[in-house]
Amino acid sequence: MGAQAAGPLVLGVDSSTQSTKTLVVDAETGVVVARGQAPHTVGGGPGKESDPRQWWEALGEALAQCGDAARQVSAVSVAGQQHGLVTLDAAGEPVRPALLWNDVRAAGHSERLIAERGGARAWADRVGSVPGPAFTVAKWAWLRETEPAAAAATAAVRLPHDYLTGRLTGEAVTDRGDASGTGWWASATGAYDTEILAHVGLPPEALPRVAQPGEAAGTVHAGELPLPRGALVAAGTGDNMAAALGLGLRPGQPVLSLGTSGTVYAVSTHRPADPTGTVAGFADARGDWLPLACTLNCTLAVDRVAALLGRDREAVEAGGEVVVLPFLDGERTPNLPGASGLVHGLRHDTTAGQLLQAAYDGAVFALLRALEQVLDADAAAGAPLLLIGGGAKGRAWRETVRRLSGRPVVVPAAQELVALGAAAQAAGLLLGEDPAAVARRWGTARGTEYEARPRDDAALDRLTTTLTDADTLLRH
Ligand SMILES: Nc1ncnc2c1ncn2[C@@H]1O[C@H](COP(=O)(O)OP(=O)(O)O)[C@@H](O)[C@H]1O
Ligand SMILES: O=C(CO)[C@@H](O)[C@H](O)COP(=O)(O)O
Repeated sequence: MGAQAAGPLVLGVDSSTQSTKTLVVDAETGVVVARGQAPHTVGGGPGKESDPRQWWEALGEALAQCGDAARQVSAVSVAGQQHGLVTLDAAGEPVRPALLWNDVRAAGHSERLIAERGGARAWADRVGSVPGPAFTVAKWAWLRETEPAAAAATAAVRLPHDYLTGRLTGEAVTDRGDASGTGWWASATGAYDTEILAHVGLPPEALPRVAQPGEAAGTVHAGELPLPRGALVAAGTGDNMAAALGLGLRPGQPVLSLGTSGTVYAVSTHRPADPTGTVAGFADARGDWLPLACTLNCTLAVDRVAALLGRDREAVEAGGEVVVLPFLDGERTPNLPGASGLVHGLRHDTTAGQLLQAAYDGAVFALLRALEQVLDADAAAGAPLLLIGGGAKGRAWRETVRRLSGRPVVVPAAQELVALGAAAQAAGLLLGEDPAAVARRWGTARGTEYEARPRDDAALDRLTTTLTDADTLLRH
């Protein structure tokens, strides 16, 4: 396979919530020469937890599917689900399963932290984000109070992507993109915030070094994976930051990602600081910013409604006035961690297909409501929405986004944009290029463009009214 490539090969990894995906890519052309995928298990009873060792095993399985191509890569980069709290003991073994981004048990701790340190405005100004229950700092506060023995046994704290990078290289390194989702990295200074760390009793020595954009984390030293020892390893980043690289985004181009999480974001040259907490003020992996809003209930929630109705996920029907707020896991945007799903407006003539369509509408509405807040002065007026993630393969998702956004939509032909972005970061490191420019050279954002349709304001009004009127129910 390597013999057919025009340039050196690089490996991009996406260790996301449901699976690990690996792409071996020709660094010159962006052609994918091999791919692999292996599933993860999410458990934890009322919470959401995964064993970090399973991510490492899944990486091995996905690489095995890449065959000989994996053994020929010159550079590697790992992107991963954001925010997860990985706690390691002095021997580098997980103290307990990782608490994932969509675990809402830290909701009370998040509220307390916000109040204890000056309120939402102060957090937004300093950290860039108001730390909701997704943020690592809230999860660490939860762990210290709920499982003090586990917190005491913790010698090192990692995020999912830097746990894997650490096992590959033996180095404790993260990047500004993923660090910006912890709540203890201040976007105002571009460094760990020692006052916040002291407040939550976490010694800075427990954290990885934050690499500069374009800096390497190290080289492959682990012998257990089918990768060449000595291959360069980039710093990696969070999955959304990696997708931004993978699309070669320029400031202001809006992206809507439909996966386990739903996200809307755009690269910006302005440091975000939203005191309402809707927009997370993330850093991107290059030196700019990535204002982003995230929902907890996206593809899995709608697939669950389809399964309950016994219907294929594409078997939607238009019409009717039923409203579904599919907040099966609690919700982050809007910030309703205790919410459950809600159906309103059910009638004798409501069909199962309309009920399923209403679940899509509810999931997409929550994202589009946040889009205007995400877009800032850099927003490219009239730019199409780039639609990515597993859901972008589905017609019902695409048509719902078109109908509720009223915007043109582009679905890139390239599918695994997180892994592709990691590959672009690896190629950028290897070739001394800007990774976003690498992705643009590869043409990753090219795809089918769907023209704008008139926006369905009646459906949006029904959803807005239901959300407002059901506020009390959704807070429990
Ligand atoms: N052909 C398809 N049509 C619609 N949705 C799909 C299709 N294939 C996969 N999906 C959805 O994609 C989701 C996985 O998306 P992905 O972006 O890979 O998730 P994550 O990266 O969060 O683990 C699944 O939950 C599934 O609902
Ligand atoms: O928490 C966020 C963003 O802030 C999520 O987007 C996670 O990064 C998980 O991503 P997926 O597994 O859905 O890709």
